[in-house]
Amino acid sequence: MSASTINLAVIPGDGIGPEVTAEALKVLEKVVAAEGVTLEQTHYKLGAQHWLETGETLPDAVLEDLRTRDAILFGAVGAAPGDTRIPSGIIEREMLLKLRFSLDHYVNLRPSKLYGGVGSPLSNPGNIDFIVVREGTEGPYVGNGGTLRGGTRHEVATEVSLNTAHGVERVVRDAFRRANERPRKKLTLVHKHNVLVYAGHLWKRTVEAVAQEFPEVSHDYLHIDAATIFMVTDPARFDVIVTDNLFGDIITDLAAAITGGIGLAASGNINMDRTAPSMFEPVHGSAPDIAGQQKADPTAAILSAALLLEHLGYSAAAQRIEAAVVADVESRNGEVRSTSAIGDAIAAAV
Ligand SMILES: NC(=O)c1ccc[n+]([C@@H]2O[C@H](COP(=O)([O-])OP(=O)(O)OC[C@H]3O[C@@H](n4cnc5c(N)ncnc54)[C@H](O)[C@@H]3O)[C@@H](O)[C@H]2O)c1
Ligand SMILES: CC(C)[C@H](C(=O)O)[C@@H](O)C(=O)O
Ligand SMILES: [Mg+2]
Repeated sequence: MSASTINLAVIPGDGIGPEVTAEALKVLEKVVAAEGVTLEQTHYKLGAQHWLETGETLPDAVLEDLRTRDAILFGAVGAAPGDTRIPSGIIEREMLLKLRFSLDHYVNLRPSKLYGGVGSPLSNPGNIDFIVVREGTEGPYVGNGGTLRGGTRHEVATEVSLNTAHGVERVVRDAFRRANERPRKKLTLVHKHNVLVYAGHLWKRTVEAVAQEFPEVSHDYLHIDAATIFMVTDPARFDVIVTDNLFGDIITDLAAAITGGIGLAASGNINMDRTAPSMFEPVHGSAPDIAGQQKADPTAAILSAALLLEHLGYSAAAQRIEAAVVADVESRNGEVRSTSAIGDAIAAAV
């Protein structure tokens, strides 16, 4: 499926978000032009800085406008953790998560590959090449909780994880489909069903049931704590990991760290039913510690643009971006380059 025009929404966001998004657009514009495709861009000012200026998080009219686009390219949002001007969580919950939930981004796809020439902190990393299929619309992220007697010594705070049969089944089936298309055809459920028995057993039963539809895919199970051990001691064992929203958040930062760092980790927030545009963003945040200094690695944002093209049906263009990235990272040899120098080099190579 591909059209001759891509109607793209761009949300650069805060901190390094605009810096890395500019490089992703540079590469995207080049590769799309080579395919004879027109890229129409609409840029949206959203994020912590926008909230400081306007008090707006994600107005409904903006959300409706975003729904009319083919896909969303997202940078990063959020303030420095110590910035007291912005209530913690307001941008993350009312803007980023509102987008993921409203647009039904139930597949949060996060690939991890150790490219040639990229250093890993692991002494013997092996051939790391797996994807995490993180559930994106449920779990402890739904905001189901509250506090009683807030601010007193007797305060009680709850944050309830929501897991529906529908929500678990659709992401598990997506993970099995992806596993079925990969050479190793292996799926690992990561959860914590020895303690989180209600949600954990739902996930486990769902995997057992959906597995019947995919006889060629083998599947196993790891508790999240053990999964973090294997992520460091034997990451090559993983092919497709399916997990809930919070475990997936944590394990994908770890996965990024073992495959050359957060500057290389891409993601897609995907609505597989295509009832709304999907959104593509680096796994990392706004990195206030390096913002505005051209120190950020834009590779994660560039690879996220490749995932965007893949989702829209432009597989050849997506592969050209990945090939250009592979060549670039192979030639780095620890050399320090600016954000735009990396973007220029990858754009030149696509
Ligand atoms: N999707 C998102 O928009 C997203 C994701 C994660 C965090 N956040 C938000 O971002 C803000 C900062 O969060 P944080 O500090 O916990 O995480 P972070 O990912 O922004 O930064 C963690 C560390 O990684 C480094 N880093 C991140 N991206 C990099 C890149 N491309 N190149 C080189 N180094 C990079 C940073 O300099 C920092 O040292 C918070 O407000 C948080 O809520 C947003
Ligand atoms: C900023 C936050 C809401 C977000 C998440 O937890 O999903 C981020 O950490 C990520 O990994 O994209
Ligand atoms: Mg995260």
